[in-house]
Amino acid sequence: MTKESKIYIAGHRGMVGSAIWRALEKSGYNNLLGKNSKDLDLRNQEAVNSFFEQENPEIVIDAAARVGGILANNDNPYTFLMQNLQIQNNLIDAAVNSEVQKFVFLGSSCIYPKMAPQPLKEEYLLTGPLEPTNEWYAIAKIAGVKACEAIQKQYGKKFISLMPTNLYGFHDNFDLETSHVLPAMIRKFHEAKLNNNAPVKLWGSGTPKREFLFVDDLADAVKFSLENDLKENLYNIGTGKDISILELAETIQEIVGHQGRIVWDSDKPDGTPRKLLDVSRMKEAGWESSVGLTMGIKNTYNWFREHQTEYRKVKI
Ligand SMILES: NC(=O)c1ccc[n+]([C@@H]2O[C@H](COP(=O)([O-])OP(=O)(O)OC[C@H]3O[C@@H](n4cnc5c(N)ncnc54)[C@H](OP(=O)(O)O)[C@@H]3O)[C@@H](O)[C@H]2O)c1
Ligand SMILES: C[C@@H]1O[C@H](OP(=O)(O)OP(=O)(O)OC[C@H]2O[C@@H](n3cnc4c(=O)[nH]c(N)nc43)[C@H](O)[C@@H]2O)[C@@H](O)[C@H](O)[C@@H]1O
Repeated sequence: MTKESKIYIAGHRGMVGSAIWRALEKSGYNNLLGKNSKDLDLRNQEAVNSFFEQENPEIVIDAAARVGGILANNDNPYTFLMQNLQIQNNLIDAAVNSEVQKFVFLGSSCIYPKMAPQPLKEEYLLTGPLEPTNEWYAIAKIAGVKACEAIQKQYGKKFISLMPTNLYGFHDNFDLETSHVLPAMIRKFHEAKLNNNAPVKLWGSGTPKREFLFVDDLADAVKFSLENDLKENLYNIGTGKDISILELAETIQEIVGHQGRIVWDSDKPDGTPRKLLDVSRMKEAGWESSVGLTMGIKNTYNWFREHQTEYRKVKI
């Protein structure tokens, strides 16, 4: 791979895709390719195949998916299963049938069994039942991991899978129904502060624990995976540290400067009690995260305030 290699970033306008684009551009990669979903709907296999024939990328990073938080997943199981199968399968199949030299598939830490020992090791995959609120999305992602593994086995091509933990950062989705917890809390505490410190309603009990990785750290891990010959087909990407949703709420409340009450809506699901990743495999390969949670939240909150008029609200 050289700085002139044609690198196709599927989903380049999303939170992850745009972070990967920024990281590669900053490192001098000058032949980056992206298509938004209006110009190329990745659910359309014929259109994807024609795109690969026309553009013939050398490297493909799949950061395109139907993505959402716990409620979006729980309420739209077929959408999250089928759209993600269509998107990833079309990209993987077009890539394996063309001159693509390396393919990076992005999954998610929800692929691991709900009650697997913590921290979660890559070898725990498929050893137990999944978390019901997002098992549909998880099954799609597991299929992507296995497709890449099968390609390595059958064709010897470098198709690898990175499993990020919960991500947050610039260009995240701030829609209160479909987003993940961290962007939702930033928006809720900010808007409540401006509304005379009105009470903030959060979901579940606050007791689950989550690990949060700043999206630019993930982008750095993706760049690392392109520039190094990783030996395994599956790598967890995380910080190796987690906190309770209550602790997260208190941290964001302090950063935002909200001084009202927090109210917990027990009608909303908690989801899996914990999903802390074991990050030793990637550490042994030479990469580890560098942005701490407080700094990452402060950076994200500053970005959110500067982009009040244009932040994304993704509808399902
Ligand atoms: N966010 C997280 O906490 C998290 C955690 C772990 C893993 N991941 C993984 O990281 C990847 C990106 O997530 P994200 O948070 O960046 O999501 P995102 O901000 O919603 O971005 C998703 C991207 O996918 C594209 N896309 C969706 N459907 C498409 C279609 N039918 N055709 C073409 N493009 C389509 C969208 O393109 P347009 O903008 O052009 O519509 C968008 O740019 C996903 O694989 C996700 O599973 C995310
Ligand atoms: C990385 C993603 O993790 C996702 O699981 P998961 O962490 O529970 O998804 P989140 O939506 O981030 O929820 C994490 C925890 O935060 C709680 N929570 C509290 N207040 C809020 C709120 O206002 N909004 C949201 N969204 N949550 C909130 C939620 O009940 C849950 O226990 C999977 O559904 C996806 O498929 C993906 O894998």
